[in-house]
Amino acid sequence: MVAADWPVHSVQDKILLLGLGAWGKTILSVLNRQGFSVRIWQRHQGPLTPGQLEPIQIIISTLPIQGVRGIAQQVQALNLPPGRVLISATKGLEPQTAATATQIWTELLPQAQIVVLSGPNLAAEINQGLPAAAVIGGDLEIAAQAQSLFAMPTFRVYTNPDRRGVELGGVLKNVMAIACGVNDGLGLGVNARSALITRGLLEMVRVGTHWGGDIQTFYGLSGLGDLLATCTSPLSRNYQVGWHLAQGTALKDALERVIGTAEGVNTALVLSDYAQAHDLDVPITQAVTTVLRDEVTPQQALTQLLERPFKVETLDH
Ligand SMILES: NC(=O)C1=CN([C@@H]2O[C@H](COP(=O)(O)OP(=O)(O)OC[C@H]3O[C@@H](n4cnc5c(N)ncnc54)[C@H](O)[C@@H]3O)[C@@H](O)[C@H]2O)C=CC1
Ligand SMILES: O=C(CO)COP(=O)(O)O
Repeated sequence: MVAADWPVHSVQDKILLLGLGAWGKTILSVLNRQGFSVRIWQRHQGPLTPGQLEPIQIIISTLPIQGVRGIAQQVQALNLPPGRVLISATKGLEPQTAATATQIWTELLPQAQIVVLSGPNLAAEINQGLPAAAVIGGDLEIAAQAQSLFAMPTFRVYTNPDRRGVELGGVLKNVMAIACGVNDGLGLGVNARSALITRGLLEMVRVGTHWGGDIQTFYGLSGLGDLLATCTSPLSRNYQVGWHLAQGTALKDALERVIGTAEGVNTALVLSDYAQAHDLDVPITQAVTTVLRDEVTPQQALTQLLERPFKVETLDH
């Protein structure tokens, strides 16, 4: 689909960015380079006011999952008018509900037009002006408008009608990035890491399709693409958590050493509980979870993974 024109002047100064962490700062600089001036809300400013929301046409959320429901409730209380666009870049699962960010936004703001921005987008590389690709998932007309906000030669943005799949790709790969960080921290080599990535992708497909994503989406930028980026780069915070755990560092200390949010920790815990309750086969997630809960050492978790019964290579196992 050709990007629908979203002239700069029509949304100039009408974009509200929620959160200004690593990803928020990168998104801000991409939008500024595109000529957009952007309003910003950060939690230290206190609750959103009607005056802050009133001129806004597009909300972009770069909040971690734990901040989404609180701000969504604030926007709800301010009666966001229909037709406003919300672009979610959050890659996590809510601890109590296992909801993704768009599920929370949709529950509280059913009148908003919600799309997801995802893909292999390590903020530090984009900040250096290195080339990257991303995908906007959602209604193709809205997604194309959002595409026209971000797309530039060094940031190639695609659209995909499968919003659920695009969002879940970014959520689920974080668990595999922890596993690959553990692998590399233990010095287990590229063969083992490649096996983890490949089997991890199957696990993502199994869970992602169970939750309503389209199988094809998981082989695209937000699934395989982001999986490769974060399973192979020490820039990934989730990979870093795994690497520190492999050195014998306690989870609490590992999280202190990693700068920023590692959504995969919470996602692994939420997903492993869900999988157990719904009889879903997620061996890598379970292995990561037992390490996070300090039930086994990283080495023991790996041994347990390898000692499972031998299988046929299919999606079902
Ligand atoms: N850093 C990256 O390369 C990318 C990150 N993401 C996703 O974007 C989201 C944010 O990640 P980062 O910006 O890297 O995290 P970060 O930890 O660097 O920044 C998070 C920001 O949210 C604020 N915040 C934290 N808890 C909050 C709460 N309860 N209420 C309101 N504000 C709160 C923090 O003060 C900070 O400004 C995550 O879901 C992450 O998976 C997505 C793509 C790339
Ligand atoms: O999602 C990301 C890159 O696409 C960022 O990964 P981390 O959260 O592991 O740093």
